[in-house]
Amino acid sequence: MTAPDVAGSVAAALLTGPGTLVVKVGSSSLASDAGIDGAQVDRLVELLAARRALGPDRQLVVVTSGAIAAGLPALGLPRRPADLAGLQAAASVGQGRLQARWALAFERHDMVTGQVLLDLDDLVRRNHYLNARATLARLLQLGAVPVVNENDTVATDEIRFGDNDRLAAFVAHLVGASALVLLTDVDALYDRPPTRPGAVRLRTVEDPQAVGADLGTGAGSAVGTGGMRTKVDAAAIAADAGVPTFVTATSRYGDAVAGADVGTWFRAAERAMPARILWLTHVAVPKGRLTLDAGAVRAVVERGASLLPAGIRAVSGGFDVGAVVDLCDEAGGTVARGVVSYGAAELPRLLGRSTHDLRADLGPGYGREVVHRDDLVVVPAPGLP
Ligand SMILES: Nc1ncnc2c1ncn2[C@@H]1O[C@H](COP(=O)(O)OP(=O)(O)O)[C@@H](O)[C@H]1O
Ligand SMILES: N[C@@H](CCC(=O)OP(=O)(O)O)C(=O)O
Repeated sequence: MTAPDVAGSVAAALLTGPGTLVVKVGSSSLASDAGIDGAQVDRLVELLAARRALGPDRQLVVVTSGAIAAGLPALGLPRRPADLAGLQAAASVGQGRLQARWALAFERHDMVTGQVLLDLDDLVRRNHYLNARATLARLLQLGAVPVVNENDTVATDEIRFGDNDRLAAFVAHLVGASALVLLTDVDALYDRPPTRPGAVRLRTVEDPQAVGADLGTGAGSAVGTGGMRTKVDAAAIAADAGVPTFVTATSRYGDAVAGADVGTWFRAAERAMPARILWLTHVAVPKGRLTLDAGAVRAVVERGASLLPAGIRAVSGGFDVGAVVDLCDEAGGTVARGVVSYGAAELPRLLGRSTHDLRADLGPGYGREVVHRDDLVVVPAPGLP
């Protein structure tokens, strides 16, 4: 794990030094009665522009929440709608306003912004993922600031992040960020919700997977989503991507940049996980289970082998080719998770048979692995139960 020195100077250098900084701003900081707190955007952009003025090697990506909050007053809605269609309508009205406000603030510093709307699918499908990565890289190369939000108007419940914390962590991974900054309405992660008496600030978190803090039950405001839970999850994703994460209040960011001892730093792993494994570990939702015999468990877990039909005893769930499934031992414990290359309907007749036999009986296409080793993550892995 790489360890920023939280005492100040090294941490501040991560915020002001070379590299690509991904700065995510939560709805809790941006929402106002009028929709968006423009003064807050201006103050933050001033700090970000000051970093940029230090050199073109200081690149920046902004991940902004607030589209839904920005759309509420315009539609005359007193609070966040409870249904997905209502949230999407509010986001549709608010996103243009939000983007325009960031563009205006950056233009005052002669900086150009580009809107990037992403959803989970853009990270899951390899061609979408490569495309998103290429677009972000080109925007940065051209000196523009990508301003990213979730594509709220089209994302369905199934493919939705909902909060922007984890989206920001994946963006940090996509751009090879030097650090991820999560700005919110609380100055740090505490060992319990900061409204409770005796809450103590955590200055550094060695391993986001093992956070001992009580993370409360949700957002701290009427507009936020996920609370500290999704920030810790985001820090875990970023850590696995080799990126350290810093959490503080938007209003304290200037102090942090100046070297003050504020906020919480989460350390990063020294070696980044490959993208697909990162996704399998942190995003994928299993659609079924394969029960493996003891030999297959050993092959997958100890030898890092692919899973072949011969070692599978049972199949459950109604999944298609390309779905994610849990691989279990005969006692029912999950030993791994992976992407299947057969649908659930096709598998039962293949079970227990060698690929040699299957090829001879059914054709050359049946010589393939059920789960290829490159599409498989072994439990216990960070993020898995
Ligand atoms: N252990 C904790 N430490 C700090 N904040 C916590 C903790 N548990 C819950 N929270 C809450 O998380 C809130 C921030 O999350 P959220 O409302 O989703 O913000 P945002 O919109 O900025 O993403 C804080 O206002 C705080 O009330
Ligand atoms: N994409 C949504 C963000 C949802 C949300 O509330 O996120 P956050 O404030 O980061 O917890 C929006 O723009 O309103």
